[in-house]
Amino acid sequence: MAKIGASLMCADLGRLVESVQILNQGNVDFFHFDIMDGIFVPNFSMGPDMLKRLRPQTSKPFDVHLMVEEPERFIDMFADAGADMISVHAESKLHLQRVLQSIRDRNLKAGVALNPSTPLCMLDYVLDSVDYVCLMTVNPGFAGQKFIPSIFGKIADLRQKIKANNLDISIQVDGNISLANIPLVMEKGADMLVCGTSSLFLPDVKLDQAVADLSEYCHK
Ligand SMILES: O=C(CO)[C@@H](O)[C@H](O)COP(=O)(O)O
Repeated sequence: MAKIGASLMCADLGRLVESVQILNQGNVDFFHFDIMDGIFVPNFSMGPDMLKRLRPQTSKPFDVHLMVEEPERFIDMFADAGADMISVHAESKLHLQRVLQSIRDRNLKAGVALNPSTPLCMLDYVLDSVDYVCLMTVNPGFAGQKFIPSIFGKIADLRQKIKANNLDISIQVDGNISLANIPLVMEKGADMLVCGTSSLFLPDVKLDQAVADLSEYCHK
């Protein structure tokens, strides 16, 4: 069983409210917002006003993925905008434990995101401050990329590490989470799936049908 997250940067941005309404009625478990600053990743996407605008449409959790160079500057901004959970990149400029604690101090779930090449040992001394780890399965910043196969093993290694330390930490995977990849990422231990152009926002499948199809794969 894994939770389905809708990656809203991949939605039809011209019909965002309608898309969120459809997803809210479907079996989506959380909404994922990619926040970029053009520096940590060479792209731009969404901002706090989008969360504020969409917050009245759903009570499902808003998951904010900060792909920014200096995440400490933005925790309060996104907490105030309606986030329920925030992940920060271990590779960004930050004092990791302090930022995680500041997210929890706002009564939000705290996540660490790791780029594909970043080793799991980056988590070693902060695991007790973490609610979820977002393992990037592509290099962050752009939709429509290919899954990096070595991350299957990384998911399994992280699941093992969490078990060995008797912790309650979710493993989120993000990037090319297609119907073909979902069974294996779940088998390896992922329990939160960020679904974008590969499985949810498809050109030839209606959104409500895509959610129903995903639910068949993930909610069992
Ligand atoms: O963060 C990203 C990409 O950096 C994701 O949140 C997108 O969701 C990608 O979805 P796909 O197009 O790979 O399915």
